[in-house]
Amino acid sequence: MSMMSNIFLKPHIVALALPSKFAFPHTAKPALTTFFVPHFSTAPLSYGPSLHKGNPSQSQSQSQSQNDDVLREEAFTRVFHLAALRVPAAECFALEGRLRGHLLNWPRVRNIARVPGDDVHPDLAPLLPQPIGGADLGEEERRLVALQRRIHGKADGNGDALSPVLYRERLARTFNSRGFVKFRHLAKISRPNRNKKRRKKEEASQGAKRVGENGLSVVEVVEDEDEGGLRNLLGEEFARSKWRGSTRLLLLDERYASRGVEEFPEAIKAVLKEYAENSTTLTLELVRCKLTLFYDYWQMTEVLEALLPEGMIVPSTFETVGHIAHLNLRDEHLPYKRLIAKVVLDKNKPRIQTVVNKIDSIQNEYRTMQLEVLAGNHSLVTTVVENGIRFQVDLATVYWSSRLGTERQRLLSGFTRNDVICDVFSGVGPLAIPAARIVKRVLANDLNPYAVEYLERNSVLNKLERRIKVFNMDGRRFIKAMYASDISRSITQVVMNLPSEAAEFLDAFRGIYKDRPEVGELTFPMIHVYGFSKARDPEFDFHERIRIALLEVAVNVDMRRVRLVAPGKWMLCASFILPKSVAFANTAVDA
Ligand SMILES: C[S@@+](CC[C@H](N)C(=O)[O-])C[C@H]1O[C@@H](n2cnc3c(N)ncnc32)[C@H](O)[C@@H]1O
Repeated sequence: MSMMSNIFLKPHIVALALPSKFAFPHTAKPALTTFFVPHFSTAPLSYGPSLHKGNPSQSQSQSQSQNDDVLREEAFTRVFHLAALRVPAAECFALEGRLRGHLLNWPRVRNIARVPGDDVHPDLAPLLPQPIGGADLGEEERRLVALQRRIHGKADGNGDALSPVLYRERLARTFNSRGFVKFRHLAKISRPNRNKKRRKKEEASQGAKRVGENGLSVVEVVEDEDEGGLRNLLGEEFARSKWRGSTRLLLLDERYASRGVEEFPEAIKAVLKEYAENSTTLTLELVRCKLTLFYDYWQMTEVLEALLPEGMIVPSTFETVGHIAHLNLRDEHLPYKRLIAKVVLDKNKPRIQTVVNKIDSIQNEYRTMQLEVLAGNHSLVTTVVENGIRFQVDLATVYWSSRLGTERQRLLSGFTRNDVICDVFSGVGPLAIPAARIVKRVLANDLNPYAVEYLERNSVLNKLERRIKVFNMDGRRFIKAMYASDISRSITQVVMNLPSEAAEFLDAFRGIYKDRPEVGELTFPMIHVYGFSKARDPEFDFHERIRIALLEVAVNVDMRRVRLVAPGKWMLCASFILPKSVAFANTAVDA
């Protein structure tokens, strides 16, 4: 926004008394009101479409009230006045190629524009009066206008389309009374055209989609230029040889919006001249037109920039969990939270169906988030696909973070077919379930009964339930229970992903083998424990916590930084083989 603001229309926060014409976009509370005051700068316009350029639409200037919770989409309509060349449909692509550098070239707007009535059925073309040298051009023009109206099914006065029946009747009456076209073509005009579908498909594949059909933009012809300029350029012959068939508009670069043909760059003139020389039908017209860009046209950040007060950071990223967009709004955004959410929803549909904001930092035992639904449907049950595995999660009751996907992948890549994995804080199974595809067996545990329910459901969903044994107990008790049974012999890796406190659970490994003979088939698993650190030396800090929990003087640890979760706060993963001295220690801590 600030980039644009000093160029043309400058956003300011001003009093409500401003002329309504310039208000933008919502006005319920003065404190929330952002206005764009036209600032007629002499500085050159920035290139390309912008919400700070163009004019608001008529309807926008008339309806001013906008509730803070309701986004007024009309406020984002912008009208741009442009010049265009009307050219024969058959030649528009060739001309587009040759004039490309001088065409509009705006994102998501086709240089070749369609307007209603620009197509003439090929069977009707011969009916149109052909230009003859010396003909009464005025009369010919009148006949052409009348005929065009009828061909395109338009009523005379207001230009509304007639129903097919009325159209046919009207056509029959008019043609009979005037008698200048043969009636035998009438049936063809009114009968549904068998080739219509095919033609539509062809048109779409050629990229000549009718402007306005996509809901992003629409082009209308405002006025046909008097052809003086073109006649000077292309010669007298041009004036007598007006176009008589299907046409398209080539939208010219915005710099040429109010220029006449004489002021066009030589490069354009040369192309037009050459075209006129080689063409059997001299068929160019310069027209003034109106390009309207609607709310749907603008990208999410463009709308948010325009919506929020100047200088406010625009929330441009969000985490996605299935169909849910998860915002992390700052306090300054909160007065605009519903407007922001609506824009996020609109601009990311259909992928996103629900927009939520985190109300509080994760503090509860089950690590679930306090979420407020701001837009879309209110279901927080969604399906996430990660590494080809489907997970059902209910964000209201279980923990999920897609941000740990890469870290999970790293751990998984270290697992082999001979492994037995013990996932102490498994959640709904984002590690346990893909691990089950690789390893011999997974023992997965979580304290949250909802997480365990989804873990079981996800195991079945991915047909891996036979390889996963699910437990619902406290992590320390789980470790002890596993190592009290024979299954302990097979456990090769232990994963402890509860970064806020997992290190403090390591004491559960003390003395797990104290009652077993030191010689024999005991397995000392590789433990992967996660933790946070805000210390200046996070590795040292986390290592210390591990050492203290294990009551060991030295532990050989492989330490990695996983990601920065907040400024100055690292998430780390420490991997180490359970020391024998810990497993056989006599000072076990009782749960
Ligand atoms: C940070 S989440 C990680 C879940 C999962 N590993 C993942 O990556 O999505 C931590 C999980 O530990 C569970 N949890 C919290 N305290 C626990 C405890 N004392 N014993 C067992 N699980 C616990 C929570 O319910 C939560 O599902």
